[in-house]
Amino acid sequence: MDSYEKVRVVGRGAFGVCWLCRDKISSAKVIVKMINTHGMSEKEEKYIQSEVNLLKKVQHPLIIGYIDYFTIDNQLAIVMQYAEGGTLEKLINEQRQIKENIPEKTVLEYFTQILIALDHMHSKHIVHRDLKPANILMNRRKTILKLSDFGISKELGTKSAASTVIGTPNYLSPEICESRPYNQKSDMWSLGCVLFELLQLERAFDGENLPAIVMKITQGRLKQMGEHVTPEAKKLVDALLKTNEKSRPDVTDLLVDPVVLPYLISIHCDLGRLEPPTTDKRKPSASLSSRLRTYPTQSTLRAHSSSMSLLSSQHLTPTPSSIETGMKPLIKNLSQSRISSQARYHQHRFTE
Ligand SMILES: Nc1ncnc2c1ncn2[C@@H]1O[C@H](COP(=O)(O)OP(=O)(O)OP(=O)(O)O)[C@@H](O)[C@H]1O
Repeated sequence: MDSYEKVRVVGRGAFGVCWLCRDKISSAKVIVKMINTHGMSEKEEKYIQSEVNLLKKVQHPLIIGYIDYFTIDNQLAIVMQYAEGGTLEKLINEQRQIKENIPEKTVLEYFTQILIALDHMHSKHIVHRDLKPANILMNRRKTILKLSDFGISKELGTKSAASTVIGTPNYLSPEICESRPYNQKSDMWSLGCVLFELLQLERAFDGENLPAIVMKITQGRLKQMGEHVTPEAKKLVDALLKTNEKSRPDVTDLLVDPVVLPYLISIHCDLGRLEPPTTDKRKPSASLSSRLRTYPTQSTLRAHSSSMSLLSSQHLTPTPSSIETGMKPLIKNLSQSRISSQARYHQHRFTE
């Protein structure tokens, strides 16, 4: 803890206290999540270890970055990126209080960012399992989301399906409620609940007590959505909240959905508008290829995204058949190849 100066407590979870701290050397603000390991059972310790290991593996611009971890006085300290904008749960509560819906464009932009982050996790066979507005953090300007809290995420083997029941009840999928094996499709259900809540400012499945909530979930008894929600957005919610997980779309299906695609393109194209950070101290003699690897510029991005820009500039609406034949692999490649440049870009913008 010598390297960090405590500023204030920002929140408390089931396992620990989150401190806003300042790195004594860089002065950067970070979150240090302190978890008391004293008296912890072996199971609980393993749980924490898995959280730390997952955080180490997941490096993505739309996922809270893991920085460091250490133990001190029977406490495990996990150092992570600070999200100044708070949680999506807080935003939803604030909007509910002022009785003002979040514009659908903003909701779909957020939704697409979550999809991109989930795509990264699912491609690594990692299921979040606790996706909810409280675990989605934001930058100060509330333009960039970051998924957080991998405390109960579980890395899945390519073939096995785990079946432990953990999670906040309102966002649990029917298969988890019924103690059936879960997989990536369970996250898609939770994502449907998050989308519903962003559009409607109330939970998709709510009730007086746990059995009442579980009953609604397993029966798929979804609340009616308001007139302000477009049929396209309602269709997305309905697709995600299919009680039969086999009928739910997966992330790659949604990334090429005609409703999502324009947002995906805009997020990727946005990278090209970034000026290289002025704080860069590298010598100008650095090779062009190494510079291109580091900074997204108009020209580097144009090479990657010519097909996407074309689609965008001509205002073409992709048809389901064009999507099936060509767009899926293209978008998959685009998502994967942009990770490093996105990371730099979002790291830069995340503090805005
Ligand atoms: N990286 C972060 N940046 C800013 N605030 C954070 C960050 N991580 C956590 N917080 C704040 O601290 C609170 C507690 O977070 P924490 O992850 O400990 O618990 P939780 O997600 O509420 O529950 P759980 O115990 O199930 O993990 C969050 O609700 C959030 O307000």
